[in-house]
Amino acid sequence: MQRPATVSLLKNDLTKTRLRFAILALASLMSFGSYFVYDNPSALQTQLQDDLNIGTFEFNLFYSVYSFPNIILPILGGYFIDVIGNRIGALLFSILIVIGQGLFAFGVMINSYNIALIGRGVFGLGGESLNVSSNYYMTNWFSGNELAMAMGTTVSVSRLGSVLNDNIEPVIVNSTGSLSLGLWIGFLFCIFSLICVIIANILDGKKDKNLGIISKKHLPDSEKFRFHDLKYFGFSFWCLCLNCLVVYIDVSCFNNIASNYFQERFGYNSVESGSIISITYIVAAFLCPVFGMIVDKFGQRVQFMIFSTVSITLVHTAFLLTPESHKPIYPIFYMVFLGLGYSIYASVMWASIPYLIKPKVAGTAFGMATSIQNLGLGVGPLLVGYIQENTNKDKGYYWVSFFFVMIGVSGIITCILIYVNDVKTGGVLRSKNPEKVRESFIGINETEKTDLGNSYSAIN
Ligand SMILES: C[C@H](NC(=O)[C@@H](N)CCCCN)C(=O)O
Repeated sequence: MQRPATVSLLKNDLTKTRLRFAILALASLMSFGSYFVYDNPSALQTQLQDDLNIGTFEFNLFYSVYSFPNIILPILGGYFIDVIGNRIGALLFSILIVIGQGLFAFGVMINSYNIALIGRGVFGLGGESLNVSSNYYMTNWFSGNELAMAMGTTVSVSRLGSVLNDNIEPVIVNSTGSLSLGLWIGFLFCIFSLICVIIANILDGKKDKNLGIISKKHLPDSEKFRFHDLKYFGFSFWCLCLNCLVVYIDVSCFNNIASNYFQERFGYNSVESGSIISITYIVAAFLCPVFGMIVDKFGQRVQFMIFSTVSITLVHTAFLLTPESHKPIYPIFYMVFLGLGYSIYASVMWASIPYLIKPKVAGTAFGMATSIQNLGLGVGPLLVGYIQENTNKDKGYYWVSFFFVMIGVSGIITCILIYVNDVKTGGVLRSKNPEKVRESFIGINETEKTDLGNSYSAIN
């Protein structure tokens, strides 16, 4: 009966036009600023410790104050997005990022560690939730055989922010002698990203208007977020979150300490170390969309994840077994392989989430995964710092590498568990057509599909 209305709505569906690529560009750039400034401390570790007169523990707190609130916040952010809408959420999160980086730069400028730390905390209030929002845009505008490519592209463009940071921050600070100048440049990138959010919101609002989608608060109860929908988060979803926790410890926590690692173990200076650690994300910038496209076409998501966790674990094993020497070449190859493993993982893992849950709880699901990831990113640096400070072999880095290898092994085990469960439950993650398999797997009914316009669009 509703068919004619549905057909006419679909005709005006902007997600089926090229405009979705503009949204893809904007969603990627809206995270660029926050990725640039997130890694400011690791690129400038030595200078920050000298200028602010702080030790390694205080330095690590720049990451912990960012991550600890994010064990809770992205769930609330996801809930907030499900109830209020993605557009308001994205705007709010971006404003918090701008304020946070402004405070961080100001704190460093006046040599106040406490203000700088508060700035990192405020940045954290928006930093991760904005990622949830950006993923949300992708699931609203892309589905089926383009979703992994779209998500891979957002990670890749955002990670160019990390690459730029690793390469230009040590150079700016070394050549001008001003630590805060580098941080204020990060502030400008955050403002640029805020402008991208505003433009994306205008286009997204137009899309909803064309589809006749009304504000979430006017929708019937059946379409609002409800806690009891959490029951749809099954074994594979929770296992994927655990897997995300451990794999990101192996990639991000290693990246946090990598500049010092290369200086201490291999004798590189801070600028050279910055360039070497950026290799991981340079590789990712090229390969994430490529692997996204491959997975969209061939499926086999879990096998790709197994391959990536094995690569990452092998890289840490290689670091563990490599003796100290002066400016050796081979760690550069290890970083290329780390980039390969990370690219596959980042483009496959996040894009797998929508296939394990009901569309209407997508915001909550991405929030949950981000929270669990941040549990690892908060605790990981503290464990790494503790191990390094309390062991001696290879300046404490031998057991740090051993820790990363063990974490990698747990990543491989969780991937295998996901694979086994996927086989038992219809193979949604291995399928070339996951949306179809998902319909029978998690029981999405016809009403939900019709009301959603496309598979995700009514989440807003
Ligand atoms: C998608 C994933 N995101 C993260 O790891 C974030 N925790 C990074 C946050 C950076 C600043 N907002 C990734 O980049 O692989």
